[in-house]
Order: sequence, then C-alpha cells, then structure tokens
Amino acid sequence: MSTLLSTRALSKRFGGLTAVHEVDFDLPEGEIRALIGPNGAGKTTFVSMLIGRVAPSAGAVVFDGQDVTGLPAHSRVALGMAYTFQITSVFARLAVAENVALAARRRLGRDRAAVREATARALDRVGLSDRSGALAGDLSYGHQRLLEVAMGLAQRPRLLILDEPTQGLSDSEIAAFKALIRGLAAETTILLIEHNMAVVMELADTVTVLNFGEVLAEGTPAEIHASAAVQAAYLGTGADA
Ligand SMILES: Nc1ncnc2c1ncn2[C@@H]1O[C@H](COP(=O)(O)OP(=O)(O)OP(=O)(O)O)[C@@H](O)[C@H]1O
Repeated sequence: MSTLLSTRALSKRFGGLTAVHEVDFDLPEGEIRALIGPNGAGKTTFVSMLIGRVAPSAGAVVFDGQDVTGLPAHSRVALGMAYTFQITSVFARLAVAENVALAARRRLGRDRAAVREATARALDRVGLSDRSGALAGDLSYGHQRLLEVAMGLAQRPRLLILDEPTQGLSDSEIAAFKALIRGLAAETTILLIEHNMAVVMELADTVTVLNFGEVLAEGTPAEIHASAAVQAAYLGTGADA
C-alpha cells in the first residue's frame, strides 16, 4: 500500500514548551489509524499541523507525495484532507443539509450538481437523510456528531481526520458509529483521535501513541494494549486506558 500521509521530524514549540517533538509518522492509504495519548501529549497540536491550522516550528508534512508544509488549510482540503469540525462550527440555525453543503463547497467549489450529490451521499452515509431539512440545532447531540462526520465526508476526502468523534455519545450511538467507520474504511483513509479505548481497540488497524510530544509506541491494538511503556504513560493521568 502506498503512503498517503507522512511527517518528518515534525515539531512545534510554544515558547519554552515543546508540544510535538520530531515526529516521524507514516499513514498508508486505506488504513484506520488511531492516535492516542494522555492529556497534553500533543495530539491536537500534531493534527493541527497536519491540516494547516498550526504552523510547525520545524519538519515537514507530505500528503500523497506532495510537501504541503507551507500550504494553507483550504489548499489541503482541496487536495483531499478533511477534518471533522467541532460541534461549535455546526451552524445551529442552518438546516442539516445546508451545513453539509457548506462543507462540500470547501472542496467542490461552485459546482452545484457535485455539491448536491456529495451532500445527499454524505447524509445517506451517516443515516441523516430523513433529517436533512431539520435545523442542525434541533438535532440530538449524537446526531450533531454524525452531522460533523457528514460534513467531513461531503468533501470527498482521501483522508478523514476525526477528532474525538465518540465523545459524549451513548453506548448505542457508539456502536452505530463503529459500524459507520468500518463502512467508510473502504473509501477513505481514516485518522482517529480517540480517548475511548474500546473504540480504538475495535476499529484501528494500527495505533500510534504520543507521549510528551513524541511517538512512544506504534503497533496493532493488541500490541499497544500489551505494551508496558504505554501502560506506564497512562498511569496517574486519569485517562481511561
Ligand atoms: N496555543 C498554544 N499555546 C501554548 N501552549 C499550547 C498551545 N496549544 C497547546 N499547547 C500545549 O501543548 C501541549 C500539547 O497540547 P495538545 O492540546 O496538543 O495535547 P492533546 O494530546 O491534544 O491533549 P488532550 O488529550 O487534552 O486534548 C500541552 O502542554 C498544551 O498545554
């Protein structure tokens, strides 16, 4: 399998604090990768550099063979990188379909037919077609999280980055989410930042563990589960490892 996304010696310093330190990361096309780590490990900072929200202090991000380190976020979206928005960026007073169409336009521009088709398809994929006319703010919390995934999918991404997608979901919603992600894996590569270890263990092909801004371990869920170093990193952090 070819590598879709890589980083080389990717680093971010905030003043005297090194949030991410020389991370080499390779994500093969078609994989479901989980990125885990204790609170403050640098996950959000790392992903923010992948998508162009935060400029690295040093190092490179390569997407599909192209060095994208200097590209703004919208150019990366155009290349096929999508990042699920936090719920705060769902427009509560817009209809569900309008939210998805806004996201679709980020990649597809003014091609109305393509936007319409991508919107309908994304809503269908997450099971929200029957709510397309509802105001986003009237959806349940779980459905709003699905709406975020639909907004990512509408960009027809080659890489879909999901930031803590199961946070706040009920057990039955998590079960439905896992089925959704498994289905999506056939069409897009997925990078999942996730605190719920049961979800990680069940969904991920490979798990990358960040700790103090560095890659502490990488392996199959079983390998990571058995790793003494990973267990030690989580001890005392209060994270549900
Ligand atoms: N804009 C910023 N300015 C200064 N320090 C920052 C900034 N963003 C993050 N940090 C620091 O960088 C470190 C890594 O934070 P980051 O949010 O990337 O970790 P995380 O693994 O995503 O944590 P969590 O699981 O709690 O979301 C932390 O010490 C954090 O306080």
